[in-house]
Amino acid sequence: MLIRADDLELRRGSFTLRANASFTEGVHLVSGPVGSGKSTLALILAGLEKPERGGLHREGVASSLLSLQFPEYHVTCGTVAAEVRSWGLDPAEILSRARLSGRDDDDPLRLSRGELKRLNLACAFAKNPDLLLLDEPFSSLDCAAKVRACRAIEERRSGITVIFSHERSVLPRVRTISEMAGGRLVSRGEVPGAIPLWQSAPPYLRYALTLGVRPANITLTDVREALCGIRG
Ligand SMILES: Nc1ncnc2c1ncn2[C@@H]1O[C@H](COP(=O)(O)OP(=O)(O)OP(=O)(O)O)[C@@H](O)[C@H]1O
Repeated sequence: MLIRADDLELRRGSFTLRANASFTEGVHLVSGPVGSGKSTLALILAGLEKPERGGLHREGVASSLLSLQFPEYHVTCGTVAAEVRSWGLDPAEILSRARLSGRDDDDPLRLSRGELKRLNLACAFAKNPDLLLLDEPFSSLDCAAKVRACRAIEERRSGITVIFSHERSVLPRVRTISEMAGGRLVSRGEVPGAIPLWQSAPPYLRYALTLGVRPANITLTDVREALCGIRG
């Protein structure tokens, strides 16, 4: 399974996105600050924006899904239960997973942003597409919900998962790291080799690196384990 972006170029006002990238099975992080082009790239990879130059190549990807940064953009129905059914999913199961049991008849747009994000992510993970593109999956979530979202990402047993995020506190284990810099997507390679090259790495990772610690992956748990290693 593969999705490859060949010499993509797209202009948006004064901003120009350029990307060469290849994502195979596993979890990939596309990191970068606000306004650096992550959502634009996610839209292109989902086939929802057409680049002015370059092309997309897919191999073995039968289904794909983009979870948008703003969950209200997904809403098409007047109740939470109808919304879940519009995804072809069972409301009771999804509402339980999203910790929204009993909210079947609520208007989705009256849920809090975080509640609606939980609902959207529960639907996206339940669909289990070959290619899952997650644009800022942790935004609006509290810490406990971020941790559960990380677990759901790590529990995907197959397929390609690409996370586009500026999150710098709660992250899942990933296979590769890329980052947006000056409108260009730069690959830092596979983890753990990519970690010291990651310019916008979270402070806890940077701290570990200054101590000479080399975590196996990017989560706080990995850093803690690496620190325990050097301290015996
Ligand atoms: N439709 C558009 N028209 C004009 N400019 C746009 C459009 N879409 C995006 N941009 C600009 O392109 C740049 C990249 O935006 P994008 O939303 O891709 O960044 P991002 O990294 O996803 O940001 P965030 O972290 O806030 O989600 C920004 O400067 C934005 O203003």
